[in-house]
Amino acid sequence: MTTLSLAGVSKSFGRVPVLHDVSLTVAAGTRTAVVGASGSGKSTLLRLIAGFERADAGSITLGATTLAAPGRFVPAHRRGIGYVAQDGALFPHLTVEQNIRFGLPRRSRAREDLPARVREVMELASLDAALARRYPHQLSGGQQQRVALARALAPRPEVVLLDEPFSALDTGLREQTRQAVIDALEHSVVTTVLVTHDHDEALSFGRQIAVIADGHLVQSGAPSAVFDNPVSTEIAAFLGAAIVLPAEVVGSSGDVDCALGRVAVRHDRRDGVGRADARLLLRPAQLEVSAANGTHNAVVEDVRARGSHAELLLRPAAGGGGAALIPLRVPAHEGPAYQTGMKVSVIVTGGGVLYPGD
Ligand SMILES: Nc1ncnc2c1ncn2[C@@H]1O[C@H](COP(=O)(O)OP(=O)(O)OP(=O)(O)O)[C@@H](O)[C@H]1O
Repeated sequence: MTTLSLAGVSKSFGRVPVLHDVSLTVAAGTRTAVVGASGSGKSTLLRLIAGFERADAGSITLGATTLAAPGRFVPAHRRGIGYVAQDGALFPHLTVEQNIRFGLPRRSRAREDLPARVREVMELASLDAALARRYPHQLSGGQQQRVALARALAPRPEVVLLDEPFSALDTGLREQTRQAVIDALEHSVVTTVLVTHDHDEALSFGRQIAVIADGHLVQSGAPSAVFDNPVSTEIAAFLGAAIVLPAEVVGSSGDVDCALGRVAVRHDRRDGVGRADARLLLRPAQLEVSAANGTHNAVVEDVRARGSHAELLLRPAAGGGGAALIPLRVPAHEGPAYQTGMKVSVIVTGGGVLYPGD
């Protein structure tokens, strides 16, 4: 296991810039998820690390080894990096065992103890040994992805790269496969980069999350820290449901007034901008709604049944008719307690993140 570092990496295809000055360090043996919208440059970043593409500028190093830099380019097959593609890319005419063997260097493929390594990585990837003789079309999508991971892990790579490996799986299978993959990576203690457009997947994958937007790495850090204190309201909304309210700073108290009343500020991202007008970010989980007596600071505009929960659309009273609606979930059994036009009380817990006004 080795630390992977990118410094000032840029890449254009023809005249179209795709990555701008990306720097990122993935500590040895840890997992990082790179998350961004479609077309933001995530796969290109992975392909540069793998050695499938050449960077225009910057360097990529693995421990003390420079993989790519001006005047230096280590080809993909010499990088000691395993790659798992979106669809697994298994060979359809080879069995599971043969596919996994294919991941091993040619010299060692004929060795006696090989089936032991195949069995070992199958077990690591939570694959029943009985599947060894099956062909890819005889496996579920989740099993295919785990075989692809087993193949990538077989030669004991320093780094494993995962390019949206769960995106083709349906929800239940995705969750299960993701956990199996995380467990396998945890046991192999391998430096890993996952690319995904799914924020929940990114936030739950590992030690670090890196958010990429239009080819720029806009924020990286511990998932909880990035979610708690996003650099912008756009990144906040990309990472999960966000409520952004106009806010006014109250003197030097550190609190703000917004349509839901006075709220404490958890992080101030105005960077010295002294204007009183600002925007406050809250997460729905911070809001508690109650139909009982209280401040009556919002009115129910609509109640929508959503299966396991009911969605309330609340209009803050303080903003008058122009205040933006706030969608809020309550458990399904509480839905009938709310009707359109009802006055309710919304309590904000935990404070918000403050950004400059529009
Ligand atoms: N080989 C290529 N030649 C030309 N343009 C390319 C090439 N590969 C990628 N691009 C362009 O670079 C941009 C980023 O592509 P990339 O696949 O890295 O994005 P992504 O974030 O992985 O998107 P997605 O989630 O949709 O896979 C896109 O506009 C894409 O069309």
